[in-house]
Amino acid sequence: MTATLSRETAGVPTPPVRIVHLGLGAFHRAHQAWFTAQATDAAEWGIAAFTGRSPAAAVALAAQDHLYTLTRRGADGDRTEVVGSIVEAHRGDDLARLADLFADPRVAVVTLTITEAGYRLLPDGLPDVADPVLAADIENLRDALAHRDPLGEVAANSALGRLLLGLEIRRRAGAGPIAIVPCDNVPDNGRWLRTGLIATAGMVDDLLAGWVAEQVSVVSTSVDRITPRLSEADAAWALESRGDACPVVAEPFADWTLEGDFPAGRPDWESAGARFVDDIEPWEQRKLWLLNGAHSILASAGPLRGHETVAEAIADPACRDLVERYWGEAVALLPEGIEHADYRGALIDRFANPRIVHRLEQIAADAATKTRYRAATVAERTLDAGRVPDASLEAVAAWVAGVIAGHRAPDSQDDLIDQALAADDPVARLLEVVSPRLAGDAASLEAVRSRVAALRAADPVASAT
Ligand SMILES: NC(=O)c1ccc[n+]([C@@H]2O[C@H](COP(=O)([O-])OP(=O)(O)OC[C@H]3O[C@@H](n4cnc5c(N)ncnc54)[C@H](O)[C@@H]3O)[C@@H](O)[C@H]2O)c1
Ligand SMILES: O=P(O)(O)OC[C@@H](O)[C@@H](O)[C@H](O)[C@H](O)CO
Repeated sequence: MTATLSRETAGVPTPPVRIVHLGLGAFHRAHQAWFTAQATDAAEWGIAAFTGRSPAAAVALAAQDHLYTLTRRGADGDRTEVVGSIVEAHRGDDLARLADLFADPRVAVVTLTITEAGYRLLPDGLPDVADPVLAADIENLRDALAHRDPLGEVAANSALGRLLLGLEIRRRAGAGPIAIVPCDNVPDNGRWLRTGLIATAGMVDDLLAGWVAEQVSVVSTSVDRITPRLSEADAAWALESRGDACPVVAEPFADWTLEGDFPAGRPDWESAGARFVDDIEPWEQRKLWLLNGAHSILASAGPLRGHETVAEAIADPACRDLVERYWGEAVALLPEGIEHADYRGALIDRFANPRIVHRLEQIAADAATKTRYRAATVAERTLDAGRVPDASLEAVAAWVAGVIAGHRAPDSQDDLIDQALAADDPVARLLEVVSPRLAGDAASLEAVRSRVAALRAADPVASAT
C-alpha cells in the first residue's frame, strides 16, 4: 500500500484558515473546497471543516494532513488530483474550536452543505419549532444570552443553533461582519436561510437578531457537480494507490453561481470558474428545474421500469422522452437570455456518463419535497402561463406511482405519505402532499390519475402482482 498522504511529501502548503464549513461531506470536497484550491489566491484561503452527524470524515482527514484526492471521472477516463484547501477538520460538536474561529476577524466566510433537511426551516424560511433539536437549541441559547453567560458551556446540536452560537460569539468579540454561503439544492437558498437566521435569532435575543440583520450577508448560490456516494471499489483503489482514506469521485463538469456580498473578503473564485451575478433566480431555476428536476423524475420513473442508476434510466427511451418533454415545459418558463439548449444537451451527456454510477435510490431521498419544488412547481407555473402541463404532471404522476408501488426512500414527509396511502383515494391525497393546488384542479387530478395507471401498468413488479 502507498504511504498515507502528507503535505510534506505532496509538497502542498497550508493556507491560513479564513473559511469555516459546516457539513463535511463528499460534495463539499468535490465543489467548494476544489474551487478554493483552484483559485489564484488559494495560498491565502484555508478551510476549517466540521462534520454534521458522523465524525468519520474528520478523523480520516486529520490522519492525512487534511489532504484528499478528487478523481474527475469522464466518460473517457479519470484524472486524479490532490486537494489541499481543507486545513482543519473537526467533529460537528467541537464547539470550542467553532467559537475560536467565529471570534477570529480573519475568518470571512462560512459555507454550508448540510442537506435541505439539515436547515430545519419551513418552506417560508421560518424555523421549524416543532423540531425538537432546533427547539432545544433555541431554548439553551435564549437562557444563556438572557443571563449574559459565558458561552463556553452552551450546547448546540443543530446547524442553525451552531451558526447562531458562533455569530453571538463573533458579535461579542467585535470580529466584524461575515458572509454565510448555503450550498444546498434549495430554491432561493440565501434569502431562505437569511429569513430563518434572523427569525431564529429573534427567538433567542433581540441584540443578536439586530446584529445578524446588519452584519451577516447571506449569499445565494446555485451549485453544480454530480458527486455520487463513493463506491467500495473506488475507496479501495484510492487507499491502495494513493494512500487516501477520504477520497471523492465526481464528474469533470463543475459550476458555481453566486449572488451577494462578502463584507470581509473572499477567495478569487472567479479565477477557478465561478460566476457572480446580480440576479441568481434564472440560473438557479435552470439548474434546479432542469438538472435536479430531471434527476428526481428519473429517480421516480426509473425504478418503475427496473432501473437502478441515472445512466441506465436515461438510456431508456421512455424515461428520456419524459425528461425531454418536461424540459420543454420548464425552459418555456425561464426568462429570455438564459441559454438552455447547450445546457440540456450537456445534461444528457452528463447523465449518460456510464462511468459515473449515480444510484437512483440516493437521489430519491426526500422526494416529496423535491417533487413539490421541481415538477409540481413547473406544472403550476405552466398552468399560470395558460398552457397545459402535460409532461410536468406526468413527472408528478411518476412520483405518485412510485410511492404507490412501494419504491420509497426515507422522506421527511413520510407521515403525510403514509396517511395518503391509507386513504380512500391515495392518488388524490398524494398529489395534495406535493401540490394542494394541482390536487384541487379537476383536469390536473384526472391527468395524474391516468398517468399513474399507465406507469403502474409498465412497472415490471406491479404488473406481475
Ligand atoms: N452530491 C452532489 O452531487 C451534490 C451536488 C449539488 C449539491 N449538493 C448538495 O450537497 C448536499 C450534501 O451532499 P453530499 O453529496 O455531500 O452528501 P454527504 O452525505 O456526503 O454529506 C452530507 C453532509 O451533510 C451533513 N448533514 C446531513 N444531515 C445533516 C443535518 N441534519 N444537520 C447537519 N448536517 C447534516 C452530513 O453530516 C454530511 O457532512 C446535498 O444534500 C445537496 O443539497 C450535492
Ligand atoms: O438531493 P437532490 O435531489 O437535491 O440532489 C441529488 C442529485 O440530483 C444532486 O446531488 C446532483 O447530483 C447535483 O445537484 C448536481 O449538481
